[in-house]
Order: sequence, then structure tokens, then C-alpha cells
Amino acid sequence: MRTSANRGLVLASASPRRLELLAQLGLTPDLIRTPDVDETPVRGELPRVYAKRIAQAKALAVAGSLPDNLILAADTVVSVGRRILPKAETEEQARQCLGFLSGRRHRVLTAVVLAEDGKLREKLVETVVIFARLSKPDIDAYIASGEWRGKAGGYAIQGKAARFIRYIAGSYSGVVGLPLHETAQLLGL
Ligand SMILES: Cc1cn([C@H]2C[C@H](O)[C@@H](COP(=O)(O)OP(=O)(O)OP(=O)(O)O)O2)c(=O)[nH]c1=O
Repeated sequence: MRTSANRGLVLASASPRRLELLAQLGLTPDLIRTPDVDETPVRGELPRVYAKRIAQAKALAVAGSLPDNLILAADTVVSVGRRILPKAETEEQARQCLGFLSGRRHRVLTAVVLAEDGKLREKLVETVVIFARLSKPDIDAYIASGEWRGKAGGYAIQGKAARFIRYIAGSYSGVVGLPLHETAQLLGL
């Protein structure tokens, strides 16, 4: 994609979902870069503040070496109240997340950031999701699927976890990792 200033679009993300979602806008990035960012929340940090901070850090981490490009980055966080659930990397973390989300309402926040000429523009998109109550066999089967790995809150709505979703209000693409309506707005599409 080229803007009026003829800049290339760089996707600052290692997520294959974000690449696929961008394709739904008819866009293929000119470059893909993996942002190397410490995603540890600051003690007491609120979920919205955290999502924005990490998405900005991802954009800036890549913009440093590609100052003449348009850089797109995002961060997705699952939160319950003030609590930020981890991006599940172990079975134990995924089990804890699913046990916690079972029968509960939570929020999925995705911050999307566009960096151009050293300036950042951003949007924060919130989606409310309610999970059905999950039995132990439900959780065991989901853990065995492995789909939880690397996902915020230990689940992926676009896969087998879809059957756990009783209610959703907001942006489905935002939950998957890139809210397409807001991304299109940021890109001026
Ligand atoms: C809740 C939920 C999250 N996710 C994903 C979106 C994000 O890729 C991931 C949260 O981690 P992120 O840190 O937002 O993204 P990432 O590590 O996958 O990629 P990068 O930082 O390089 O851009 O969880 C789903 O795919 N489906 C879901 O239903």
C-alpha cells in the first residue's frame, strides 16, 4: 500500500492473524517486522493504559529503523475489571485464564497505532464478551487443542473457543487482534 506521500506500509507484528485481517481490508504490507518489546505490565497499570502503551512501544520499536514508512502496530489485552489476564504461554496459565473467564463477562481491548513522520495516531477498541460456564472436560479439551498458546486471555474466538462465547458486543476483528473499522479510519481508507 502506498499513501499519497508514497510511503510503504509496515506491519509491526509477528501475528499471522493481523496479516490476515489486514488482507480483509485489501492490504498487503510492504514489509513485516517483529517488534521486540517488553510486555510486562507496570504494577497497578490499568488495562486500557497498558494496551495503548504496548501498542505504541511496538510501533516505535519498528519506526526507529524505518522512519520514512507508515508503521502499523496493535496490542490485544483481555481484562476483567482492573485485572489484566496474561497472554497464555503455558498450559497452567491457559487453564487459570479459562477457569477465571468461565461464566463471566470480560473485556477485550485492542489498541491500534499508526506511526508516520514520528507522530503517533491511535484508537482503542473495546469489546465485551461473556463466556458460558465451562466444565472441566470443556477446559481439558480446549487445553489439548493448543489454540490458547500466545493468545491474550488464553483463548482464540476465531477457533474452537467460539462455542464458549455466549455474548459479544463490539468489534469481532478487534478481539482477533486488529479492529478493521478503526484501522481503515486510521489509514484513511
Ligand atoms: C482474545 C483473543 C486474542 N487473540 C490474539 C490476538 C493477538 O495476536 C494475541 C495477543 O497478543 P499481542 O501481544 O496483542 O500480539 P502478538 O504477540 O500475537 O503479536 P505482535 O505483538 O507481534 O503483534 O492474542 C486471538 O487471536 N483471538 C482471541 O480471541
